[in-house]
Amino acid sequence: MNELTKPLGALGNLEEIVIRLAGMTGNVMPDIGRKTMVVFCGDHGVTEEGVSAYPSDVTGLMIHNFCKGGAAVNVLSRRAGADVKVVDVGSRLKKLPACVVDRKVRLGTANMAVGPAMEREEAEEAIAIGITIAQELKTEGVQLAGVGEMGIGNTTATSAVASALTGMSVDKLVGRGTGIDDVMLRQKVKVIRKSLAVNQPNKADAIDVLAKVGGLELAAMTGFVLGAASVRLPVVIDGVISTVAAFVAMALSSDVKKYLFASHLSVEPAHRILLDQLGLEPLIDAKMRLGEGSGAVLSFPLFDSAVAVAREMATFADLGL
Ligand SMILES: O=C(O)c1ccc[n+]([C@@H]2O[C@H](COP(=O)([O-])O)[C@@H](O)[C@H]2O)c1
Ligand SMILES: Cc1cc2nc[nH]c2cc1C
Repeated sequence: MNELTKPLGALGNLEEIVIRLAGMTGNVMPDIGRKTMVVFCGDHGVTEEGVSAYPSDVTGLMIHNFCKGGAAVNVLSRRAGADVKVVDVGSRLKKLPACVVDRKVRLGTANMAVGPAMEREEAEEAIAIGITIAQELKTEGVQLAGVGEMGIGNTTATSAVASALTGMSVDKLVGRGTGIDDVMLRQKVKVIRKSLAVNQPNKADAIDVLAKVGGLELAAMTGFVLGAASVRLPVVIDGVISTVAAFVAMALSSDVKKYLFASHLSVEPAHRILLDQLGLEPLIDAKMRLGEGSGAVLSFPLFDSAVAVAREMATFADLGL
């Protein structure tokens, strides 16, 4: 990067992308021609408490939409030249459309405001699924992966996990998710506090936190981040939900950080806090709060541009300097 015809460091984050990709892959001229966006799906029992602007059924409707190619993540992935892989680990859909990789652990979590969201074994199963999916992508020749999710109610679980692991108060972390009003926001804070009080997740045991106040797609994304690091596959995280999953993965094995890129900064307040604690800098701030991997895949063209710069720019030596 220092030999290219530009002032030292002048391409900023693009330079860091190339340098980090080279480190992750062991290839000084990284190749990211094959890109896949993985969308993990799950439902949340806590939606019974009235914490989302949309009903739980929207998770299943969006799964169908992903298969038809009509969701934002499909559109942006086509632009970016990336494949989309939809993995169901816990939606309430009983019959899945053909495009979905069926790895369902159970039909949605239980309501964490009255007891644990799931059993520890179920969280472990979802983590193992995520690990396997990442390792399979690597075997198939994928060179850059994005990780995103779909699950009505999952910003409630995300704030609960973030509060349990960071020790920060719920009102500093909680956001409006799909777009709730002030009355619902107060209810959401109450429900998260109640869930933490009822379940008493053990901060020192990240899997206990995931099982008690997390979600199936969160656990699968945690596994995905772990699995990707294990095979040196670079992973681009999306919004606040995939970021909390990466945070859990970091708690399990701090080495995963070396294989992570932050794509964008979500509007959700917990996102900035978690990214800062992870030491990751988002590339884009487009005031997005969609999820489903949309921000991650939006950043893919920046990765392509960064690699093209490294491959195609002239050096000072080329100019005879
Ligand atoms: O990515 C984000 O930061 C993000 C922020 C707010 C909402 N979402 C998406 O909206 C859903 C969760 O919102 P909610 O209000 O149902 O908890 C879930 O499907 C996420 O993909 C995603
Ligand atoms: C329509 C809709 C699409 C989504 N994509 C990710 N989360 C979502 C939530 C809703 C409500």
